[in-house]
Amino acid sequence: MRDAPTQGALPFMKMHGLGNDFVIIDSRGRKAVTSPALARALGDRHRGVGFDQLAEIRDGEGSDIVLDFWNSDGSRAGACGNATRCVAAHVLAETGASEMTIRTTRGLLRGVVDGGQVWINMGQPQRAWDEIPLAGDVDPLHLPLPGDPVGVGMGNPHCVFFVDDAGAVDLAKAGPAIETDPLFPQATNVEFAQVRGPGDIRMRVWERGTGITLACGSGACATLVAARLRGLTGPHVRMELDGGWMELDWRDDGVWMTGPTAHVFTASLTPDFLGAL
Ligand SMILES: N[C@H](CCC[C@H](N)C(=O)O)C(=O)O
Repeated sequence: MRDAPTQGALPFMKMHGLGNDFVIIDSRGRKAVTSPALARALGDRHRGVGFDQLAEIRDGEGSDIVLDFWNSDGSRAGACGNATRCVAAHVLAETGASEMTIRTTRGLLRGVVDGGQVWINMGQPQRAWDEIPLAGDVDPLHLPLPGDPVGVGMGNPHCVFFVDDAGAVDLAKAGPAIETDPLFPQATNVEFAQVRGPGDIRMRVWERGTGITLACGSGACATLVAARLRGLTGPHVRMELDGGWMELDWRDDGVWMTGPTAHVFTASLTPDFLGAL
């Protein structure tokens, strides 16, 4: 077998955090390459690579790195907790540092190695209706929708429902209608959370611009915030998602989260693929 041509090829990493999977392009030291067309083509699981989110690492701007996130429908994701964990784990392993800063459209995030695990501070939640954003001045703690959900922003919008049995929720049926409800002018990610104890939540997610995923880091943060504000849990929880467990801690300086990450492979996009965009 002959090797694929490498000249003009674009290297990328495939990583995942709890089965929330990412294509990560490292553009440090050169021009950024992501675009809606690249996100859609690469996100096609049949003709591209497939991912829940595409992330591009760029040179820092008053930070160690800048990170941009895209969904597979070509839209931008303002935050992606699990891709941030994956990239931080990669960069911290590369540099040997024990902490780093990451600039996203949300602001400056911090990644810290603690007890062999990478923790990310996703910042303080956005709790005002116009920051989430919602379409009008309603109480985010009790959104005017059936099921009495909570609206929370983590740099991207989330709508968190508390349910008796998260496993029984038909995500494909319930998710799309909420995602595009007019209450959310930029659409929303949708979480279904079952509080099993003051430090234990089971959560399943429908993501804006992507659909069902096995985990969502920003959604996990939003779920902890919603549960805490409703008085259902303390500030520190373990959360079981379809892809596994995360640990979250809402501290004075923001919502911190940690969990496993994996680098699956590194490969290159061919000039043919890139030329057809
Ligand atoms: N999987 C990501 C969130 C993607 C959110 C994206 N679907 C949007 O806001 O448009 C996470 O781990 O936080």
